[in-house]
Amino acid sequence: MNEKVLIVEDQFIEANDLRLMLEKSGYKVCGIARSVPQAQELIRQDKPDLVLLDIFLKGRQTGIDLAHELREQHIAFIYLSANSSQDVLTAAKATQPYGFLVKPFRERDVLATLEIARFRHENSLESHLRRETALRKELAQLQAAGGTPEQRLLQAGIALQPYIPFEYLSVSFRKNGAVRHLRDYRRIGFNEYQELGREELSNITGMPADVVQQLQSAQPWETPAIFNGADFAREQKSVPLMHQLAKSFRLQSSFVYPFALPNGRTCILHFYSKLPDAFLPFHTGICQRQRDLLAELAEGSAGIAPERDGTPAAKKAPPAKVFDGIVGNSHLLLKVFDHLSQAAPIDTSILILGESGTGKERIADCIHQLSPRRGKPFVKVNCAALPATLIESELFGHEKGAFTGAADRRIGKFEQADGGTVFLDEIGEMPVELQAKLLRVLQEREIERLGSRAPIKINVRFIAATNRNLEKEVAEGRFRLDLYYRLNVFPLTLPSLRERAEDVPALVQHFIDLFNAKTGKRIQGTTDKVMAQLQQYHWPGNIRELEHLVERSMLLNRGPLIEEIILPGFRQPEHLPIHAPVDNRVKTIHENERDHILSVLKKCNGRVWGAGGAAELLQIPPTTLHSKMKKLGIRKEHIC
Ligand SMILES: Nc1ncnc2c1ncn2[C@@H]1O[C@H](COP(=O)(O)OP(=O)(O)OP(=O)(O)O)[C@@H](O)[C@H]1O
Repeated sequence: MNEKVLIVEDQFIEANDLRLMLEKSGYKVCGIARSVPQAQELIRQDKPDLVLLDIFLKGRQTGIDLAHELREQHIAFIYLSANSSQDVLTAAKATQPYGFLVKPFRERDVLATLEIARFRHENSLESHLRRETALRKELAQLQAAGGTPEQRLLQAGIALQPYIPFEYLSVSFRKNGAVRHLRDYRRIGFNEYQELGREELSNITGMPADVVQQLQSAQPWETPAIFNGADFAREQKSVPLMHQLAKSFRLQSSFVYPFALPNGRTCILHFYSKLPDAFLPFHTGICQRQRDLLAELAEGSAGIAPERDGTPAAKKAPPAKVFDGIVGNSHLLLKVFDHLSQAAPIDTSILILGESGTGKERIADCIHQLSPRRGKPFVKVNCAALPATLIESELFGHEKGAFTGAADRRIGKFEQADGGTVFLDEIGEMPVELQAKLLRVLQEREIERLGSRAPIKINVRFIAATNRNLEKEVAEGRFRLDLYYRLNVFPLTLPSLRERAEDVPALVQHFIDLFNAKTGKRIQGTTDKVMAQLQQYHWPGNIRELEHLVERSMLLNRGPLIEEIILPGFRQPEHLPIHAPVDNRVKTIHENERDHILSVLKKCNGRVWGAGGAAELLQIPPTTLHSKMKKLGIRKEHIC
């Protein structure tokens, strides 16, 4: 092994221990730095492949400062952390390290973490290069496509969106200190942007148009700058336009990228986000590397775009039919779409994380549809619905006579999915013994049917999903670390419904339309009061819970609008009577079924399978019980 590792650690004994451990295993340690400047010098000289990085070092700068530079230079790094505060850990995590090693170091952990970091880094480098090549191609095509300067710059912004996550983009030009503001664009859908001229901004912010113009002419930035969190708040004090935009559009961070054009002007792209820490130094790197093409696109724009009056024009880029059936346009969901559209065409494994009912299966299906594997099988395996004894033959298949009861040969799910995608739902529930076998499949892309020794090559893409905290499962020994990293090449986290309450009205309407079509009802919507309650509710069961509640309410409702939805545990404090009345309304069939299943599960201490399990008592197959539990939103915490 010729991997060069740099250790950045100010405690001599710990650094030396690490050096000995690494050298014994064949790594080449190219140096030990005790401060950031020393590390920078060694990085310049030795170009390490991997850096082990302590957070607190000698001198003013921390390991987190250095991490930004390492990311920019595509050097993998792992933090060496002791007991850090939550704030420090959050800042460290934002730099997207390849792992954390906690002191005191155990040789086994150090070597495994390094190995995983190397693997992940190779994968991410490859996908990173592929993605930037794709971006370059897209920008070059825009140049060739012509169009007005505003159109070209908007399209350039759209092309940058998956790389630089923004919800608002402001474009202006400067020459000899004089600023000409071109346009602002607000993201309102996956590929939809609303163009905002001076008049529209005046209407939205409540400032007279001439004041907007005056504020727009203050664009003081000469070099790229990132304003996250407190920096954003500080910068707003000296740039009032930022303050107005932040207030009107709920923006919390920004990244400004000024770049010189051959005609002597400077184009200023100002990206804003609703997240407090959306921008990182590598975003500057992306713009730098595309600077020639951005300059070509911006050339000729300065000064020639007249200010428009009148109504806002919604700019629509090519339609995004691909996300059909996935309702919502909150910025958190749009971010998921951005990541998804990047990851889908590449054949990497994807790990979808999110609470129960947030749409993980929906998203997995969408990834398959957007990938070159569409048209081939999409095979779902629910790792929680099968007992350990059955899951192996379900996945790998078996030969006739492989075990008692194996009367025929059976093709497993992995083979069935050949050419397509396997969706491993609830991967966190997979028995540990089977995890090793799955890891082998991921690495070798081959399987053996039970009762056979002949390996069979398979060509499948893996998408896994879980609502568990897999890092915690790993720490507690229930999930293999190596499998976690194999699956975690491209993690995609879905927001909970309570984080995107602005999507509730669209989702409610979507489900009303769906059930109208199914039942022949003609319900048009909900009363404002009901909608307000729905938006305030905390949705522990997420979209699935919303779907079921809408369905139930529609069955009970007689008028054109839903006037009442019973939200479990939800009380509006101002309407609470001193003695809450007994709930004497008639329960729906679903509610009765839910209560009955819950009481049986409680009796069996939550056990579904086997003799004395809930499925046996209810006289239904365990798989049916499992899907009923899912449909009715029954989770483990309800049973205990
Ligand atoms: N964005 C969305 N728009 C419309 N319907 C959605 C959306 N997301 C999910 N749904 C619907 O909500 C229900 C739950 O979604 P899904 O089964 O994909 O969730 P999940 O996260 O996989 O749940 P679990 O963790 O319990 O397996 C499904 O009926 C799905 O069609």
